[in-house]
Amino acid sequence: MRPMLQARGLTKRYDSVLAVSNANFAVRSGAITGFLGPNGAGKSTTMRMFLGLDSPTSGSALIDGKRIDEWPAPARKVGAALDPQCVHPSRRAIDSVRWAAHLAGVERKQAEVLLDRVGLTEVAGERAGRFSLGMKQRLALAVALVGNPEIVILDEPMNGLDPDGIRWMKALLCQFRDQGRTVFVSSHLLAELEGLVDDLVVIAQSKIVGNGSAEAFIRRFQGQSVVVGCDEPRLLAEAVIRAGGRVKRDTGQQLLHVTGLTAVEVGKIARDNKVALFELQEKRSLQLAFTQATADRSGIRGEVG
Ligand SMILES: Nc1ncnc2c1ncn2[C@@H]1O[C@H](COP(=O)(O)OP(=O)(O)OP(=O)(O)O)[C@@H](O)[C@H]1O
Repeated sequence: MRPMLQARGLTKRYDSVLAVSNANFAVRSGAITGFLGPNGAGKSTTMRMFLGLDSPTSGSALIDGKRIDEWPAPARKVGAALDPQCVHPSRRAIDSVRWAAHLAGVERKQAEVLLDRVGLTEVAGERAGRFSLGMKQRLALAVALVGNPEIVILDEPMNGLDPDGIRWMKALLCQFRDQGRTVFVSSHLLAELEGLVDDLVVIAQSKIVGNGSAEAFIRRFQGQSVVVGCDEPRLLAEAVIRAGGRVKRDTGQQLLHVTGLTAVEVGKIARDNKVALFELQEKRSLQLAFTQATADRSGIRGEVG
């Protein structure tokens, strides 16, 4: 596999803060890779180092085998939207994209096409300072695309988008992948990435805790998770624990979340204890995998759990 992005021993220290600690990971060409981690885990810092906006304290961040400043036309290699607030507030949307096109050495008339692509044609002549966060996200994306880049790096691009906007963004990222581009997209919210990403890089408290296919990640960290609805949750929970399972109970509901046993095993335990079931379902979710992966490294489990 030829990695399009590669971190090798990548480390960034800001005085006493170790923002990124000896990160090693690779991002596959032509796939959507999610960069998942709680707030403050080190995602933005890592992305900035790939883009040459921050220099590593040690290690390297390579784009298709080279540092970004070694590429003769970096905007054609990689486009990035790191901060929707970075668009000039008193500049018209169209002019922000034209300016970016000019800097990238691309024809200015591309600006109209790009604004259309991100759904901002109707407000092309308006000043970005008056845009909502979601509109700024779209504008930042248009700016990122000016060089028709092979790789797209997006930091929390779904922040500020409404549910329609999120669906639109996901469809666009899938389109990029279908065109053969590489997408590296960060989020601290699992729901945003679930069902979208092929691969994951997971970071918690500056350290990489997972890198590979999203499926493999779920398998590795999740084990079995079974949702059980029954008429005697306390009785079943005790029996499940005796059999070696772990149980979490939904407050106010009769649902149990069992890990460490299969659905068949839980079903047999229920039968042996004469507990009536009205639901029995094996669950695989990115959210659970992520919570488990970061459990002993992150202090803000509540946010992702
Ligand atoms: N320029 C800086 N100077 C000092 N500390 C910084 C700087 N940039 C980031 N940090 C610190 O480095 C750590 C990682 O921050 P970073 O912004 O990379 O995390 P993140 O995963 O992107 O979080 P978020 O989702 O909140 O943006 C944090 O503790 C942050 O406070």
